[in-house]
Amino acid sequence: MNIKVENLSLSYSNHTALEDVTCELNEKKIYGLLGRNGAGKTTLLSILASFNKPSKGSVTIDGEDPFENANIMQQVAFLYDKSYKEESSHVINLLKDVQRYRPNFDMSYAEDLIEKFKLNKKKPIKHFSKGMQSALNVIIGLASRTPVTIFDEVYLGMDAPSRDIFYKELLQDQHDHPRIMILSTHLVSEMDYLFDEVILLNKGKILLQEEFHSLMSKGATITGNTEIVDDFVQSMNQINFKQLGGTKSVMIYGELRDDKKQAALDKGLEVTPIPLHDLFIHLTEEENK
Ligand SMILES: Nc1ncnc2c1ncn2[C@@H]1O[C@H](COP(=O)(O)OP(=O)(O)OP(=O)(O)O)[C@@H](O)[C@H]1O
Repeated sequence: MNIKVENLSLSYSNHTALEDVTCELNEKKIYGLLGRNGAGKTTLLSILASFNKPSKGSVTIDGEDPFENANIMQQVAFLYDKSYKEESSHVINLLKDVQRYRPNFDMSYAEDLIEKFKLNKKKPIKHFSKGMQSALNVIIGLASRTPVTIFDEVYLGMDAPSRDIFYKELLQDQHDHPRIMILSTHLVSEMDYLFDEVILLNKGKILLQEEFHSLMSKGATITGNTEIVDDFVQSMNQINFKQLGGTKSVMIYGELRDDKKQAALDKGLEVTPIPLHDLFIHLTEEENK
């Protein structure tokens, strides 16, 4: 499977939600799609899922336009914060409906997940709590085993233990049945360990697309005696700092080469990675754009 997005733009009346977006997702791995509120994440994902048509540019999945393309759509699952308030079916019946148009659907895995999330099989879905409805979306997304699986903030309302089940199952099922998995989220610090690659959208444009580990290697926190830290970081791109008595911590962004890192250690400074959450805040800050 290959997803190719080229010079994609989408405007809603006079508002440009996506502008000249170009990216490629062609490996069976977990992509984290990050961006602040209104950055255009759902808009982009809804185009990939054929819920929306671009104003300009193109999207192809395996070389084909996904829009109203039954063959491609069968292979793409888009799970989002959908309301089930009109849904009077029970969970098994709804999953049987899903199974009809998802050729790889695994009902026994779905049943296993129903047990893990403790969903009540006897209650109509419209009476499920918000978190239970989200768990149902997770079950549909994982058990469908579509070559492209998109979760757009699908965890809303799920409590911490349920989200933990989601993340564990996601990693295990991705390991057993690799696919292109896209996770759009605001829970950056909670979910960063899931990502193989990060795509950062800002104000409708791609700010970066990079392997998680390579992105992480670009930032570092240097901690130690204030004077030594100040001297060490003076020519570096400093994005934040904290001062506690005579100790200072400075976040730097840019490649910290091994020799520089060793030089810091030799000066008695501590070098630690910057969490993705902090990089995300810095990279999308107003004054940086
Ligand atoms: N149907 C619509 N009509 C008009 N404007 C819209 C519509 N849907 C989205 N927008 C606007 O397009 C922009 C991108 O919205 P989108 O929902 O894609 O962002 P997002 O990154 O998913 O945001 P969030 O993190 O808040 O969910 C926003 O400014 C939003 O107000």
